[in-house]
Amino acid sequence: MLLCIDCGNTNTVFSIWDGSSFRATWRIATDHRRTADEYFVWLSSLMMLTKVEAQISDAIISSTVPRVVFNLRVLCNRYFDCRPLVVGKPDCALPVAPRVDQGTTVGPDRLVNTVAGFDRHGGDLIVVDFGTATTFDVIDHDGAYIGGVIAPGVNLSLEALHMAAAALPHVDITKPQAAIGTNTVTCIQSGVYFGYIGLVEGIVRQIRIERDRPMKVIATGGLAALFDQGFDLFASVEDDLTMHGLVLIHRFNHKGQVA
Ligand SMILES: Nc1ncnc2c1ncn2[C@@H]1O[C@H](COP(=O)(O)OP(=O)(O)OP(=O)(O)O)[C@@H](O)[C@H]1O
Ligand SMILES: CC(C)(CO)[C@@H](O)C(=O)NCCC(=O)O
Ligand SMILES: [K+]
Repeated sequence: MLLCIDCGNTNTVFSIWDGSSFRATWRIATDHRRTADEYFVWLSSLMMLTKVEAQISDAIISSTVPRVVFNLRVLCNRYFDCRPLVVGKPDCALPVAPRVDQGTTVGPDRLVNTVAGFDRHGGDLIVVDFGTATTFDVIDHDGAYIGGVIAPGVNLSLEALHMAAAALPHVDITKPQAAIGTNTVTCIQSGVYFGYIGLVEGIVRQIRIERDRPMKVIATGGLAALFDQGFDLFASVEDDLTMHGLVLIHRFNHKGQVA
């Protein structure tokens, strides 16, 4: 079975792919100090608790935090006796090379979303990912990542208001009843929620102007569904997009094809 690890700046998600479906998915806060032994104690106790029988034979890692990769590699080597593929490293092939400025590195999560989005929807696609940052990945007709947008994430925006303004509390995101907030909390929620709707609509409109063909828009990440409610921003919302991409990239490196 394949262990897929998606390490973001806030959370790291582990999923086990048995060849036809995901057996289990577990989430832990990203912390570069976590050792391979700590990961394993946590993983193995979850496997026992949820009664998941998994013989891990392969692993693939996407990490937006470079320094956690070392300990994740040690985890795979020491406890699962396998050498993980690491997206973005030279020995991890991608079906289509990104077309970006010379010398720039594309976030591995964006490369993975590109592969997954293209597999499910074909090209001329925009993938919006609501993570620590909100990213827009623009995918050309042939499946190449050709650039996109990085905007501050929803929780980061809320946190920034709280940190910078003495009288503003920490607030969780929710869809407000109205744009006109009648207390501090609903005012902040309105600012971030409707601000975000405008951000997504505005960026998608601008990208479409810059492209000479129709572009489909899909979304992933924990908060995607919340922003899709009532606004019809996305053709679909796919929570498993990144994990699906990891499975495809692993298959591509072992069999030379994604399908
Ligand atoms: N309805 C909701 N209200 C508030 N928070 C939510 C809601 N649904 C999901 N979340 C939060 O969204 C986050 C899941 O998003 P996701 O895993 O895509 O990104 P992340 O882990 O925050 O960022 P990264 O991948 O960059 O580490 C979780 O932190 C979860 O608590
Ligand atoms: C933008 C984030 C933080 C989103 O997770 C990640 O993809 C990243 O660190 N990217 C590197 C820069 C880039 O993608 O252009
Ligand atoms: K993510």
